[in-house]
Amino acid sequence: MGLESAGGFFGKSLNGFYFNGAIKENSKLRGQKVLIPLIWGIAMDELVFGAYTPQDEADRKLRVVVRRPLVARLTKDIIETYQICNPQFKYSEELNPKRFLTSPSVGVLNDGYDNVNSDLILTVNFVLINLETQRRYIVKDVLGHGTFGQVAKCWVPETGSFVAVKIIKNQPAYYQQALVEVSILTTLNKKYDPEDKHHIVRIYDYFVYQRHLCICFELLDTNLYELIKINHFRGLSLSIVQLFSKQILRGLALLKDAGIIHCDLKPENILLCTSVKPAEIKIIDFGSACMEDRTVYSYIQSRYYRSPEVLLGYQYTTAIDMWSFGCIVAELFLGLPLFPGASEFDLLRRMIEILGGQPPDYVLKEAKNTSKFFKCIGSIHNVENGEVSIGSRSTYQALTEEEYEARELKKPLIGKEYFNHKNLEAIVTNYPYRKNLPKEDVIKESQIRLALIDFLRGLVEFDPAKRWSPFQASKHPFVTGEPFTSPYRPPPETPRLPVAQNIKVDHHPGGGHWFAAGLSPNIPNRNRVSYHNSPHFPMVPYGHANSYGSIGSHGSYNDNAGLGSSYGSYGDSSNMFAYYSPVGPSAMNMHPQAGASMLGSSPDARRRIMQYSHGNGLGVSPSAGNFAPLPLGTSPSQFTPPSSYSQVSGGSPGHYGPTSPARNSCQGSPLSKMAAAGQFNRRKSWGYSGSSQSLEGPSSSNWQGPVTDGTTSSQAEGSSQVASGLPSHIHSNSNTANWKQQRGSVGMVTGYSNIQNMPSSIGSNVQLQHSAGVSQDKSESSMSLPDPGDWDPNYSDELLLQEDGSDESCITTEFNRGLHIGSADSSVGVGRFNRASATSSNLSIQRQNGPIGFSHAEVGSPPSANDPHPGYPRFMSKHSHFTSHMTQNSPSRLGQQMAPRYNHGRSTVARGSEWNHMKVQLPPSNFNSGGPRSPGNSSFSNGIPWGRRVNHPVSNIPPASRGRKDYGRIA
Ligand SMILES: Nc1ncnc2c1ncn2[C@@H]1O[C@H](COP(=O)(O)OP(=O)(O)OP(=O)(O)O)[C@@H](O)[C@H]1O
Repeated sequence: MGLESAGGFFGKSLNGFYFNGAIKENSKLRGQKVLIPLIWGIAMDELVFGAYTPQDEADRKLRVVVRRPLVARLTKDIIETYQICNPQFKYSEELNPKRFLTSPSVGVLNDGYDNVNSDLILTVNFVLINLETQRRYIVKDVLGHGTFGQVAKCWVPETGSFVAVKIIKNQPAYYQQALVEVSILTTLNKKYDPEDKHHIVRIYDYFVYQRHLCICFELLDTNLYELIKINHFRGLSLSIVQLFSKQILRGLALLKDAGIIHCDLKPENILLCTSVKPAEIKIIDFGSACMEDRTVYSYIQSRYYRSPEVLLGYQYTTAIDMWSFGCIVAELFLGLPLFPGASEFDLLRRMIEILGGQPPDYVLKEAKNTSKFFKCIGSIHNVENGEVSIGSRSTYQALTEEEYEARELKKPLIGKEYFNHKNLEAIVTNYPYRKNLPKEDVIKESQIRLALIDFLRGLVEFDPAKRWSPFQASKHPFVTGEPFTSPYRPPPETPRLPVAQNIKVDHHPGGGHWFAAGLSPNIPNRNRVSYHNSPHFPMVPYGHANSYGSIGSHGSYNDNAGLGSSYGSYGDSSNMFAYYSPVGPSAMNMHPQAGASMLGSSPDARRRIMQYSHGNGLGVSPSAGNFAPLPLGTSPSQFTPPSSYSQVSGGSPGHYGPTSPARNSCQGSPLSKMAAAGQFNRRKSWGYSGSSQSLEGPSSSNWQGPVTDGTTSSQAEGSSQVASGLPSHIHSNSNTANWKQQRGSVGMVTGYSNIQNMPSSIGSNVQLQHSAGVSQDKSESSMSLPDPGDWDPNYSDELLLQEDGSDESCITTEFNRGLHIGSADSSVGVGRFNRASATSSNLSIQRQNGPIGFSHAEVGSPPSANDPHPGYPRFMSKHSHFTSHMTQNSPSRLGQQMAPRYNHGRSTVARGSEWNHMKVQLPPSNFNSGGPRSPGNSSFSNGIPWGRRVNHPVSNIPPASRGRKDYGRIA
């Protein structure tokens, strides 16, 4: 039986009779005893069914047939049906088989709530509850995994909407780090972007449930890496690249204003947001972010997107995000990472080769890793006197592979080459055009490509001081769509001068980062008072003694730590105070089932546990009044920035010691994504038989002093070579279908100085230089073909076995209507191109041809297990406990690693007052309505296809058939 609507029904009776009609008029059932649905509150006593005969025309109109799936029809009200069949039948939800979303699903920690990885074991319909507000989040699916835990798609009955809830692992270090994300995002949302105009993900809520910090975000869609992947690693159309660039820049401008460095900008952390029209992108994952004046860690950013200054160990600013942004823009266009370095050496080598320059001498002189990658070819006298340049030539020369090996006693990992051309101009210029693109569109696009090259040049600029700011970049013709006529001269902007490095904070898993994020309570004169006064945080005066020495220490992770070194403490120059945080990380770290606390239980941890009888630590919202000082006060560490440089022992995990993830030692990092490497390597045979010893990461490098071997620098400084004009296939009969960049054919194939098709202004200002492009180009035969498995951790050979004929199924209409690319932008240049293209059906997100064909013929060095890059240890722990679950972590292709940053000072410049807004309310109006998450969709609004493969030239491109759950965790 069933009642489908108030106006009528189409149901199934017990004995198989069907009946329909207007229930409300029982009289029409002609004396029959009818099964009246219980919801009407009328008791039924007998079942009598018969064919219902409509009495009049009105009756006929009342008939409503609701077509539901057969399964739904057969099972609707099944419990009642069973009960009717057998009055003894009792239903209990507990007996339902559970559909697990978390793997492994065996509960071994936290009273069986957590698996061995300290992940909350989720099942479909598992309910997360903010006990303070009683808001319920019903888990429906898992959207992704990250270093920090799981992200679940949840239904919020109260608002009738879906959200994404990041459920942090039940470990103090993760917890602490996640609080940084909460704090930074809350501030960004509320203070800097209340109107949600800057493409930063919205945070709605956060709470602790079952000892897991749960952070509720707006629900977003596919990330840009996945988008490229679905597009089979062919670049997106220039109009889309322009659109996304503009939006990302808005986000980066906001971050710069707020003085926040994202520190992990990469395609995976930029998600599509298709619930708004037109579709947008949003930047996510602020778990690595820090304040610009609190740059504590030196080993940040995913490798492909890592800036030279971070790589070299130089002080950094928000400019590092601009470097990453440049890499992302290039990748969106090319479909492949611009600098897919298999190691840091390889990364730098690629930068130097593709950009034709090297970091400026003032950086090389100061950076702590310079000696690892460069030799000094100037005189030591010059260097010591700060005269680091010999004339216009650099004093430093990059090490060759052999020199690196001799110095580091190990071969550097070198990855494959994916592009036929080796300088930026040639790579972009010769990237295959869309097949069958009308000639006039090709001409237009070739002009926009020139703008793109110029744009990229300002972003992937070695000199951080010269690198364009978000504001400057946003005025570039590539972004504005204005015609590009000559190299862009950015408007001046007051540079943010990095403050000299004056503190080194090491190895405190959470504390360091809190400090790094500028969230430490120890900001003089800014934020202590509230803690003293807080009724929720009873303070215990504590002599500071040597507490400052715990900078970067594990604090409460260790049993022998006193209050002063516990998470729940802070101090200033005269006192150390301890407070009791109900949701302090230590309180979340009790694993009786495991036999022992993972990291040790600090004294105050135990107290915290006892303090909260009502929740036993479960479901206590950090915002429940007792958590208010969190952004400023719940620093995991009591350290206060010393006024002078301070360094903790080199044996700490934060150092590049033997256990450092930088050394690729698993035990060095609890939060490492190194598991990724394991998975990554299992997936393919790389053809690399390297040892398990890390070949990357800061080493115990020996500064050997200047090497005056008489070698002259071979690096052309900043040479900008623009291979311009028409693309090769206009001039030649090159087969664009083979995905290979063409060279050697007539015209502008390899960067020859053919500028006949360029505006004269460009021709005069942008010098064409073919030498690098030509001389460095490899021959077709020697070209290394890109193997997606080489840098796509989600790629698997098995995918090749799958039928790649699912275009149509991939292409749903869900993305359609979502994105109005450039349509609202009446600008010229790119805009013009959009319109023109659109009319000729050329406004495709994708270009039909990738740079080169995929092949397994040549397998180079992957980001390997040796390389800690997949590991993304934002903070460290010595505890080998963590290693056990590393293989559960998702793979990374990116190589972000964590090593302690160094602080560059500005320690007294507090932004403390800006971080007081931890508690955010769930804004119903802002809630995502749970729009489609459709990684398989391959078209945007306007019917613009971006993922269609028409006459796909390559047969062995992996189909984009990875499950949704995989897409998110690329890194
Ligand atoms: N708001 C969101 N909407 C939809 N999916 C999301 C959202 N936030 C995160 N995800 C998915 O979850 C994945 C992991 O999220 P996130 O990057 O924030 O976690 P993480 O643990 O910090 O990851 P990482 O290991 O990169 O640091 C993302 O790649 C994405 O697929």
